[in-house]
Amino acid sequence: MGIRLGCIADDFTGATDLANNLVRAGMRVVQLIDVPPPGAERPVDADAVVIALKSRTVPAADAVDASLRALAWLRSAGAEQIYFKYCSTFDSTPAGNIGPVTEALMDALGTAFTIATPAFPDNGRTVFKGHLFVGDVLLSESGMRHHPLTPMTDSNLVSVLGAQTSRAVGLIDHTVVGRDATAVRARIDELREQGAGIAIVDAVSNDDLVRLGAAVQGMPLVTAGSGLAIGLPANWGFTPSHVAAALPPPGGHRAVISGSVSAATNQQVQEFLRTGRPAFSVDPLRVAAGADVSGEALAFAESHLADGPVLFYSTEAPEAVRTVQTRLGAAEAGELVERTLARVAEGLLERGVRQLVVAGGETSGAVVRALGVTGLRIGPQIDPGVPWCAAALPGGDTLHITLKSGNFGGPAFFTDSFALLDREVS
Ligand SMILES: Nc1ncnc2c1ncn2[C@@H]1O[C@H](COP(=O)(O)OP(=O)(O)OP(=O)(O)O)[C@@H](O)[C@H]1O
Ligand SMILES: O=C(O)[C@@H](O)C(=O)CO
Repeated sequence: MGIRLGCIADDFTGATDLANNLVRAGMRVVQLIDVPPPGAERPVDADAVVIALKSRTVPAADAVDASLRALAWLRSAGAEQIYFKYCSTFDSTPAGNIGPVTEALMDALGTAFTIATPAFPDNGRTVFKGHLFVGDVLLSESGMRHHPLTPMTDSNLVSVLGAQTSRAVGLIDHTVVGRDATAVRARIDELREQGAGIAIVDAVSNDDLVRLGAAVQGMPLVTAGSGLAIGLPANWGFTPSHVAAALPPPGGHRAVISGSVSAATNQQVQEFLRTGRPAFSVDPLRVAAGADVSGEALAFAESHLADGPVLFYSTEAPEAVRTVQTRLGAAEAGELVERTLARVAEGLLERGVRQLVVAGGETSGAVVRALGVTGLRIGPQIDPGVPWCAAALPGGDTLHITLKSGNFGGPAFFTDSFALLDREVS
């Protein structure tokens, strides 16, 4: 039998976030890193597949191209419904990529209507009257207004998405979603008659998402953050079960690699350092000056892995990051740090690490690609949006890995994650 749900995620940590919510609602999920090359073996033993792309901030034409290739793969694997996953803060520019990718998927699927909602109440993202809130503030008043690549200065998602697409964008508001699936379907019919092609949907609670999930049963394409995933598996009769999150038992040494510079990750690094555990700071300026920082990090690993987890981090407060970016250029600094951390990850694997926490979306992308990981089986949740995963390594061993979005996870994430693995998977 083919897969039920085929998902296209616009970044790597976002993909595991989505997969996590599907697993918690009872689906067995495999996440693929990039679109498999032609002829690659298809996963047969999963209810949903999430293809993780890095398409959030690339030029719109490239994002469309990658998403269409992912769609073709998922359809050939039997997917009955397609889910385009973007960020719960709707990260995009006026040129895209959420609008252009949505339109291209609609055209390819021959469908005239879809919905859009980044709501993820468990992580404080709610949509009310079409406006996105991050915690207690509007998106435009949150830290996202300063994002270097996708500054979000308008909280009205009807106008944000309207600027990215030629299709008319309507709204299904909370008075409708708060009722039942029948009311949502009636509103969809009304919007279609009025000529809308996409509807932003309000959701302020998980109950709203469950009702919305039921209403979009059979819709060829849905677009959302990860929140909608809690309401979809029931459409195929799946119910929450520990079996869906089962992973093989972990082994080997433990390490954390953090290249995220978000506020939440800074707090997690500080908390780890406070416990006095072994930690190695990766200084981009020393790397740029030619020092063998990855070699030093691996020497440090050799003397401390037995007392792990060991942390390797470039995470710094915003002022320190700005200083580095001014000296090296933001993109150059990012690439240099990602290359260094990816090399450290490779060396850690050679030295027996088999349980790895990675913090930061870009950092996660660099690390999983360097390790040759092509697929992840999704396991139990550590914190909302972040599950443990298992990857088959090229040599045949299993690596337990978690990819943490910068903004996710509690302060003690870097130690709590291993405690959870001991408790729930061993
Ligand atoms: N000390 C540093 N100075 C300059 N750049 C850094 C430093 N540390 C990390 N970086 C770069 O900053 C970027 C951080 O992006 P990444 O996506 O990994 O984390 P994030 O933006 O905090 O998290 P997310 O995208 O999941 O929200 C990476 O390109 C990383 O290499
Ligand atoms: O939706 C979110 O907030 C995350 O899954 C994500 O995409 C962060 O990059």
